[in-house]
This record gives sequence, structure tokens and C-alpha cells, in this order.
Amino acid sequence: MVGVVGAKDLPAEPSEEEFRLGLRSGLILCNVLNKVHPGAVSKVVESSCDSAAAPDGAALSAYQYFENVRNFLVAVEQRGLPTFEASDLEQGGKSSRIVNCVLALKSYSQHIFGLAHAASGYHRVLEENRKLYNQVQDLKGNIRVYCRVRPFLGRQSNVTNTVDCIEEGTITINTPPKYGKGRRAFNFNKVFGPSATQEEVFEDTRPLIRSVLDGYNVCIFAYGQTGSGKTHTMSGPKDLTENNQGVNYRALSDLFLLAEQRKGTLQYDVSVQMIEIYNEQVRDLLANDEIRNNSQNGFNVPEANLVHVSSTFDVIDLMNLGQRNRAVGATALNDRSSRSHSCLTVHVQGRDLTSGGVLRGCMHLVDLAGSERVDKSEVTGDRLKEAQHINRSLSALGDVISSLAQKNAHVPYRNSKLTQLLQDALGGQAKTLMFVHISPELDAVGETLSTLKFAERVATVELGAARVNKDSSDVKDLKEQIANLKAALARKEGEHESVQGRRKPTGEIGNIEARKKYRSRQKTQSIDLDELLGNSPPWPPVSSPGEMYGEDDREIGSGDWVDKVMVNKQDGARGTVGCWEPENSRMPDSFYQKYLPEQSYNIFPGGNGFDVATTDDLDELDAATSDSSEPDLLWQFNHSKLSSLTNGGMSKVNNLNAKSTRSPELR
Ligand SMILES: Nc1ncnc2c1ncn2[C@@H]1O[C@H](COP(=O)(O)OP(=O)(O)OP(=O)(O)O)[C@@H](O)[C@H]1O
Repeated sequence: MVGVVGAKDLPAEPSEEEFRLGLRSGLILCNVLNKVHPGAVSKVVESSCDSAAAPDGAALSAYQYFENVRNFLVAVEQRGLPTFEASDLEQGGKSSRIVNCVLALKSYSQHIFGLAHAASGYHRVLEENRKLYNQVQDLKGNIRVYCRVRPFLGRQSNVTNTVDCIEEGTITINTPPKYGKGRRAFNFNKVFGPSATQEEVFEDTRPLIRSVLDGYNVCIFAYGQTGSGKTHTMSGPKDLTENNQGVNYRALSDLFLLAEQRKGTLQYDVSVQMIEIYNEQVRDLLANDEIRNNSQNGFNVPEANLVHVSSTFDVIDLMNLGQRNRAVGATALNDRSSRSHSCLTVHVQGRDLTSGGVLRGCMHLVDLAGSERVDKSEVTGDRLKEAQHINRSLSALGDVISSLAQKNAHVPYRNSKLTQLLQDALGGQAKTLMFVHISPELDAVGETLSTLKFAERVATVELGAARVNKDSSDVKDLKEQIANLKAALARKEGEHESVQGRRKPTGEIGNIEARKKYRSRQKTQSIDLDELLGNSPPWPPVSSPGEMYGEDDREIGSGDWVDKVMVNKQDGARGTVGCWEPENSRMPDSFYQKYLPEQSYNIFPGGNGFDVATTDDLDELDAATSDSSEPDLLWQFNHSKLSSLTNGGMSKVNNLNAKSTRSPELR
């Protein structure tokens, strides 16, 4: 009897490798059966195509292949055609050899059918989950703003508290007469009081981390007066422990945790960059060499290192290095004041192991330099210059926010490096979260009020709907080609310039302390600020989001998970279900050796029309029974892929990275 695998037989979670092997063996089985009983397959295909029960999503064709196999076997039975019993093996002659082969394949495929069936459900649920999750995120709307109140620091215990009360998303400030009425309430998505722990704060940020892995661009930035706790939120205090780690560390460890959990279906490659904007200079915090000018865009741009990371430990090392390299100074208000805006950018590339589709997400974690009243912070000289730069860029940020809030056609992003850096996050399709920080002291109330007013404004900015960055393999290949061509062109130009002795002088790097060398794992690359901004599409005019995108961007931004199988299936000219074109689809020899008994591996001597005496012959058999282009996408399977699957997971990302040292680029 041909067995039909019931729900009870389905494994909870087939491994990716089992799933693929199953698909391939189903293909072989159908081809063999088709030869034994020509015509039967197509009948079965017709009926199974109508099946309303077939799930949609990435696993559709896998599901249908196996439906076909199953239905075919049932049809064979119903017609009283050979039943594949072990006793058949004893019979001599051609038909028993066929039966022998089919039997071996069938028994394996029954098992695999169960796996594939379960996998299709698993993929479907995963995909639905992912979509729903991000829809909920999108519905939350504008830039999200969380307010955090710093506790009084040790030396300030007797100081008057300006924070009257905190309720859910509302914070009420007691305002001295000079600032208007007695109390003023501000509403945000969330308000964290002084006793909120780092973990509690991160808990509400966590959903965004998932979005990065789903191919969205995310920006989390900390805003507030100097000394109000921005660095504390983003990185943590000076004496860092696991408990008091800030958002940056937690975000990265979550990222790796989730990537690990998804490794059966998606393989992720993670790289980070860390830059700072100091006195309107963009500088690489992970640099091992001097930063060079790149005057192409009219402003200084570093060759920012994109460092591949494969664990939280790697990230902690890098962040520590970046923190050490940050321009930090003491002001009257904060003895460890950040004098620059810092941005940790995490690039994530996920490859769907089934469809080969690629998702790219990018996350900016920005710790802005603190605004300060220069009279109050008593700064002079270099510190004054820094403060002026900081205030100017924050005011440029304010102008951008105002324009966005008013939906102006022109948004002055170009007025500062900071606004250029945040351009996509503020106006594009990123998911953006701002942590606004306030100090509770009475003498900070002026800044507190202006900070909170600014934050309220930010909360009204409407973002374009966040878009997932995804590439089908074809698009990805084309982009890689473009990137290679660009790199070649840049190299040529460089050669040309050096020949003519017109090389630009080394850029000014300001007064940052000497950079620690960090050579071992770094890859240096030329990028411009646009690339630092990640892979999100360019900011479209507010009134017509998406207008500026190229055809390519539109195609990949349709909001659905792009999957090669699905893309192909939409093409009516090909991909008839149940037909296979096994171009390049030969299984590794190890497969045949492992899964076909020796006698059936070598079972078809010549002369019967479809001899399968060798694996090469199996290829021919495949070729003879195929007429669809689908499998060359679905069935690309060879030794190297098998080994990459078995080695699995994040350990492979090094190799991936070695292939592509550029940051993900969609432009
Ligand atoms: N939630 C908090 N709990 C405990 N201590 C905090 C908290 N927030 C800030 N602090 C402490 O307050 C001081 C100032 O914080 P921090 O350096 O993070 O401020 P900042 O806004 O980054 O300042 P600047 O803009 O000058 O860099 C630090 O000593 C920090 O450890």
C-alpha cells in the first residue's frame, strides 16, 4: 500500500537540509514514476492544481510537488498498477527492477513528504507571523518617541524635582512662573521614570530589532540636553556590567539571538560601522588608519570600516573600541560629555535558504551630542567651538523636523551632516524611535521644556510606510554587478589621479585622541555618507513618497516577501505545476549512495528506455521528463550548497562577507 503521511507523522520542525533533500527526491520519484506510467502524472497534476487546500507562500510549489507525488501514488494504486511491495524485489525482469527503484525512492519520499508538508506549514506560519508583526508595527504610525527621565545623581539629592508626575505616556512638568503656567503635560508613546531599568527601557525597543531582521531599516536615536542620560540609555554607564548595558549592546545581542533562532530558514550576515560627527566632520570610530577626505560630495567622508561580526562578543569589542575613540570631554554639566554625535550602524543581510531571496535590514543607533547653553556649561576655546557645532547641528535637526511636521515640499537635510545622516530615518521608510531625555533638576527646566516641546513635534512627523528591503536573486546579482563596476571605476579613477599626482591631501581629523589599531578583522572600503545611511531608498518628496525610486526599488518594495519560487510561478508561460526541469539539479553522489540501496542505484541496465545505471543517467532521465524552468531556481543543489547547509548558521557569514565587502547597497 502506498502510505499517505498523516498529521501525526509530521515532524515538528524538519531541518532545512531534510526539506531540500525531500524536495529533490520527490522530483526524482515523480520523474521515475512518470516513465513507468506515462500520463498518470499529468492527470494528477490537473487535479492537484485545483486543490483549494494548497497553502500559499514560499512553500507553495514544494507543497504541490509533494501533493502530486502522493496523488500519483494513490492513482497508481487505484488503477491496480504495480503495488510496490518488498516481495516485488524477488521478481526478476525489468518491471521488478523498476519497482525496486521506485520502492526505494518511495519509502524515502514518504518520509520526506511528511517533512516537506510540515515545513510548508512552518514557512507559511513564519511568513504570516512576520507580516502581521510588521503590520502592527506600521500601524503604530509616526516616529515613536519615548521619554526617559534621568534620576538625580548622587551629589544632587536635595535639588527640586521638576517632574510632577508620570502616567503611562504622559509626563507633567512643574514650570516656574518664568516659563508660563504652573504645570505642563507632554504626551509620548511611553515615558520612563527615573527608576526604570535598562532592561525595561529596552523591552519596548525590542520589536524594532526583529524588524531589522525582517528587512526593514530602523533608526533609534537619543536626544536631550547634555548630561540627561543619552549615553546611559544607548551604551550604559562607564562601569558597564551585563545588567546596565544600554540599548546598543542589547539590540545586538537580540539580533544574534533571533538570527540563531531563524537559522533553519534564514542565514544572516551582520556587519557594523561606527562613525561620529565631530565639528561637522564625519569620522570613523573603527578606523585603523587616518581618515581621508573625499571631496566628491563636497564634504569630508571617511572610509568607514565595515566590520563583520558573528557574535555579541565581537560587537562588544568593537563598541568598546568605538567608545574609546569617541570625542569626549568634561563640561560643567557632565564630566564625561559626548562632544560628537555617534552612530553605530548595523547592516543585516538575510538569505532565505529555501527561496534564495535576500532581505537587507539596517539599523542606526545614534547617540546625539547633548545640547547645552554655552553660558551655563562654562565652555571656552575648543569646547566652545564643539558646543557651537553641536547646537548648530541640533538646530538643523529642529528645522528638518519642523519642515517634516508641516509637510513642506523642501526639507533642509543638507544643512548639517547630522540631518544628512538621519535623512532616511526621519523622512524615509525607516522605523524610527527617538529616546528623549530630560534631567529632573530645577535649573535644567528651561532645557527640559524646550526638549519636550521638540520631542512632541518629532512625534507628529509622519513617516512613509516602512518598507522591507528585499531582493530576488536576480536583482541581487544585478546589484552586485553594479557595485563591482562602480568599484572598478573608482579604482581606475584612483589610478588616474595618482598617476597625475593630483591625489587629495589627507583629511583633517580634528583633535581626537590617537586611534587604537584594530586590524585583525577589518575590511576597509570606500563609502560615502549615503552608504552610511544604509540601504534604504532615497528620501522621496513628502507629497509623493516613492516617486523618486527606480524601477528596481519599486519592484522590490511591494511589501511582500519576494521569493524566487513565487516570482516564477506568477509567470504564466512557465512553471506548470508538476513539470520539472532539472537543469543543474543533479544531486551529489553522496545523496544517491546514501539514500538509494546499492542495487537500485545501479539498477537499470541499458535497453529499457530510461536506464538509470548511473547518476549521469538519472540526469538524462530528469532532463527527458522536464519542461519547466522552475526547478533551476528551486532545485539548485550541489555539493557546496549541501556542505554550506550542514555547516550552517552564522559560522558561514565570514565566507559570505569575504565575497562581498561592500555594505549592503540598494541605491
Ligand atoms: N537612568 C540613569 N540611571 C542612572 N544614572 C544615569 C541615568 N542616566 C544617566 N545617568 C548618569 O548621568 C550621567 C550623565 O549621563 P550621560 O553621560 O548618559 O548623559 P548624556 O546625555 O549622554 O550627556 P552628554 O550629552 O553630555 O554626553 C552619567 O554619569 C550617567 O551614568
